[in-house]
Amino acid sequence: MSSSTPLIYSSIALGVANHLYWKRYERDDTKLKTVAISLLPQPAILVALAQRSFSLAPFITSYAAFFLILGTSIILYRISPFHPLAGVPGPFIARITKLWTYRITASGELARAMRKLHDEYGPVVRTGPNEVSFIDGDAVNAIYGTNGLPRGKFYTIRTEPGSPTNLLFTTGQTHQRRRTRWNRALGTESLKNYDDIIARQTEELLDVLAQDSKDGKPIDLTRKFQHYTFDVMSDVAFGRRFGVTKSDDSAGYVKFILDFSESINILAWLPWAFEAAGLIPHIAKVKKQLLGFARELATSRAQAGATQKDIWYHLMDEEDKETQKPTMPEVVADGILAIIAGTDTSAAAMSSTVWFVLRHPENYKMLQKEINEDFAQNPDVRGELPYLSACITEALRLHPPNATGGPRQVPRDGPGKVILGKYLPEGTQVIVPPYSVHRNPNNFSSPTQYLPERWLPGSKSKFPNHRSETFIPFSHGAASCVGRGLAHKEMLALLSVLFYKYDMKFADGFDAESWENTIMDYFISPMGPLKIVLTARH
Ligand code: HEM
Repeated sequence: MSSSTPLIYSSIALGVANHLYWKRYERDDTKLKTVAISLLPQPAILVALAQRSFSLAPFITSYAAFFLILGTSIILYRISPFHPLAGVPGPFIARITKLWTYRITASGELARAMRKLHDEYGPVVRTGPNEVSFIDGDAVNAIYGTNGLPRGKFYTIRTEPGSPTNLLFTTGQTHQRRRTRWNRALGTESLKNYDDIIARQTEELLDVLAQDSKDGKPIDLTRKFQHYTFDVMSDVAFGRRFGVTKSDDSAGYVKFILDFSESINILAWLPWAFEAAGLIPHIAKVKKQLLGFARELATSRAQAGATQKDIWYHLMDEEDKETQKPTMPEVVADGILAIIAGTDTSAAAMSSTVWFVLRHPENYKMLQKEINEDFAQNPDVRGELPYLSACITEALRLHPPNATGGPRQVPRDGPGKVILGKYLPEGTQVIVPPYSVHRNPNNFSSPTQYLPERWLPGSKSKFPNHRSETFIPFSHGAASCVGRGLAHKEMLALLSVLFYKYDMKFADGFDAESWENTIMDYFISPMGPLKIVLTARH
């Protein structure tokens, strides 16, 4: 027996003992730091107790044996029949580590990858050691409905002690309290106050398009839509006009917001990586820049006072409705959320709508007919436009901008939860990915085809499967999108006039066929340029 054998055995025993003890926190990311701090010194202490004179080799041996056996023990447990999710089918590697999805997530392919997994393994898939994805229609209400699951680590990991948190990262009563103000800010009555802003920004974009489309020059409509939605949102949220539509975002505001959201959301799928990334100076710097931007917006809005009833007006309770006043830092965080949540999403939905309509001449014809008649009736006020609404809705079904959706988590302090007959232990992360749910044939007939008429009255007989409650691009339940009404309004306003004023076609040389593969899924959905040639119709 070599002199290091007792040390190796002790390190192995210590590794196993640690796993048996810390296993209870397997699904508790709040304990990540505690566990790391506790583990790190243990092999060193073991060597120090056993060793009389100092030498490096025993330390290396002890650390290697300790972490090797700890890792092996974790893996064996996760793939064993004793793990509570052992009965849920899924790729073998997903049982061991969530790290396997990192490359997929970072490449923006998550939504498409999730669909492949469901095609292969069925409606319930284990997508990580402690993560399950559902695409069955009944899962939507079971997970997002009244007795469903709250948001969890995907969101809470982003909150920092002492820093303001936005609505998206809150749960329970705090969420409810803050959501009441948001509901006021984006309810039917308030939406009327935003009509002028939407009309002004629509005019501004039309001027730019008229200029840029001269001589048949192709235009990247996605980029133009992002500028439009950013300008609408910064005005609606803070009464601030950046004019990025006119300047073509020369100062890079939109780019900054999109880049920030992208990188932060990739990391949120791996809480420990998120923690570690906080130590990277670049990430810390960008986070600081965003806060600085938000504070600057807030300060100028606060100085200007209530000149319009914008989102800030309601979130700050400038109309004095409440006894418990909102705090400035939380309203700053919520204000910037409005811009982030409302910029990429609506722009993505409009891009997809144009792309689908242009690829389906029969839909294009019907749409132009509806819009022509509507403008002929009254050039200044839009009617209901049910066909355009159906075209947008169908685009949102096939290309939901938040394609994998916001995960939920079984509460860590409870007994676990049974969802559709599957027991999920406390702390399990649960996904209901809209991209896959919308393409499930049990939820929608001919699910991969673009058929706007499925959303029109009287279409039931043609579409035997039409579970509209499984249409979840805005999520579902108490924490679903509060900006849905505003998004609908601005999309209808812009697209109706765009289809009325211009004939649109894909630019020569533009690969329309594969454009949809450029749509990435980073919780937001950045996409490649949508190159369109506009020809004035009137
Ligand atoms: C087509 C456009 C849009 C889509 C597809 C969309 C989608 C979503 C989704 C899926 C969620 C839930 C996310 C989660 O649970 O993690 C959400 C939440 C939210 N959205 Fe939207 N959104 C859109 C437009 C907007 C607009 C224009 C605003 C304007 C302010 C907005 C503000 C918000 C806010 C504040 C939340 C958080 C709600 C809460 O936590 O209670 N969204 N959105």
